[in-house]
Amino acid sequence: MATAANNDAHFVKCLSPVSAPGQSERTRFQRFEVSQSAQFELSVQHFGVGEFLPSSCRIHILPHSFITVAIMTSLDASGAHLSLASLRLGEVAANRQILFLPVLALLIYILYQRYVSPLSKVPGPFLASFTNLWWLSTVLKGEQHLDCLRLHREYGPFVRIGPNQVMIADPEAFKKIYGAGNNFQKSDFYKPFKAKLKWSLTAETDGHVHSQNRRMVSRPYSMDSIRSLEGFVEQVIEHFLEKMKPMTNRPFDLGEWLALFAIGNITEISFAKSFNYLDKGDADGILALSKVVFASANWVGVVPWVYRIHHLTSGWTGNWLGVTMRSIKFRALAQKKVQEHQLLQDENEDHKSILGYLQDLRRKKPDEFSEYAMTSALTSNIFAGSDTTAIALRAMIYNLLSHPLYLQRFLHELKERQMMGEISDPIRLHEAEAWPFLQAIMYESLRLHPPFAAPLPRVVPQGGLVAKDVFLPPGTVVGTNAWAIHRRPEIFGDNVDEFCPERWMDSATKSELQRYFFAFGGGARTCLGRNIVWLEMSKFLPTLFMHFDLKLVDPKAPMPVKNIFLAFQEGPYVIMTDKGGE
Ligand code: HEM
Repeated sequence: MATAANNDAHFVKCLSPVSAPGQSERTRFQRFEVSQSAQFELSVQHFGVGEFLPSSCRIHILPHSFITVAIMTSLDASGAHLSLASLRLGEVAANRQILFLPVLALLIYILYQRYVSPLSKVPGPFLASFTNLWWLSTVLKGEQHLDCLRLHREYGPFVRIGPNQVMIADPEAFKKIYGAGNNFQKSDFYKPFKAKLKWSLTAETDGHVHSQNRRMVSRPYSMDSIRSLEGFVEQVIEHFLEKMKPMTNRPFDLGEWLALFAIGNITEISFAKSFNYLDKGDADGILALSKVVFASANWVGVVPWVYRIHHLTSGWTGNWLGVTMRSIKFRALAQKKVQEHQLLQDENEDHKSILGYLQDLRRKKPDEFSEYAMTSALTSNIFAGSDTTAIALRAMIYNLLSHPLYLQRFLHELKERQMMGEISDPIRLHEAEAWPFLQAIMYESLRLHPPFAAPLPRVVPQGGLVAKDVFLPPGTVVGTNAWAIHRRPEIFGDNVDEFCPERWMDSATKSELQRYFFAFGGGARTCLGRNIVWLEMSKFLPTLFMHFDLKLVDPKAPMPVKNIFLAFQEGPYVIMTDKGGE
């Protein structure tokens, strides 16, 4: 009991800065003198204090747990008035106690993430080391293609952008992550894209399931099959040229038309039945919806738990996340076209749509390849192949028009090839492939402006990732942004920010550069539609310039870009003249 008396002295001093409204110093003093009892000590232990602290510690929160105990004892010893006053003090103390533990836990978490965790040695912004909210706020600004360049400049090729996430622009690590046969699977970032779909390619995170799915549908996307799609592209190009005639001799946004061309093209190739976008515009709102889906996926993927909450609650709340519309509206569109296609005559081998190929597959393997899977594959085509292609075409046209010397050279070679009878109208794929400068323009434009403008996140497998002197443990989410790897001087030279198609003209250098060309992703997850896009771009670009002269309305103005996972540009605003009318 002697110890208790000493402790009580501390307790009284400790209380004095805390004032109970309406109570005098003396009243408080008396009240707590009563509290020397066995029950009192027991209660202190209940709050984890264990033993009394020396008076020098009294500013800490621990003495307040002491106060809470005093209230309990004062109930036996004092009148109603005093008990009420003590109760107020007790509440203050209890609130502080409640706050204290989470604050302490948070502090420990922050210190651990920043100074102890396996990623603590990877440089990056302070906030990013312990919360994904920092990266989320960066993403929401809509400039992550520029932010990633700034971050790599500031912190080097490895930047920690989240507690468990590292953005990488190191060539050696890049090859390990995205190299063929490497076992880096897609991260949870992709889960919202998949939503409730039972079959997917782009969004499938299970590597085994993905490779089965991909093997099943890959034939129509192969180079061998691509030539039978050429006729579809020609139909859409010719229609586009017709639509451009009334647009001549006045400024207009060519970008909007390129978006209609791109979706018109991929739907024609996919379903052999145009959705007629070039005539009706975005009447069904699919292009507008696509932006909603990308913008939503862009941030939800950073905090995938938001999607999990949505998944659990959507039965009551409905679909309130834009990203889920991919598996609903885009799929519904594909479904409708699949049904319409059943009414079409059989296509022949020289003019067969992707749906035609997939229908053949279904006839051969009805048990392995369901109609559901087929519709999902076609949904991917619309979603993955519209905006991406439009962005690529915008970049190519803008780069050509804003570099008069390259434009001149391109037009000169075009004319020469026409005069030599080396190219048709519309140009054929093999003719375009044999034109190195055209190929170089396409590569260089996609190097400078890759449409996918976010790190493509993968999970480090067993064994971890070792590159340079950095070790990243299994489970770390790593990702490279094409904008960053495409601007590494050690790969592309010192003039990385310049539009310089020549860098792709030498075949030996070209194949080395292609190893780091990331516009179409890499490894097992490389773009399935890559050959199709190359077909579209190779045919469209020269054919457009065969028929029209184009110039930028304001040759010095850069194209504004908004990054919502894809780096969407505005424009280009052009004035076109019909060459046929000269
Ligand atoms: C310029 C146009 C295009 C670009 C820049 C592009 C780029 C990409 C990229 C970077 C990926 C990998 C995404 C990732 O790893 O998360 C990808 C995947 C994919 N792309 Fe494309 N794409 C384009 C056009 C197309 C077209 C026209 C189609 C359809 C015909 C298509 C279908 C797909 C599919 C199905 C995947 C998923 C592949 C898989 O995971 O196995 N893409 N694309």
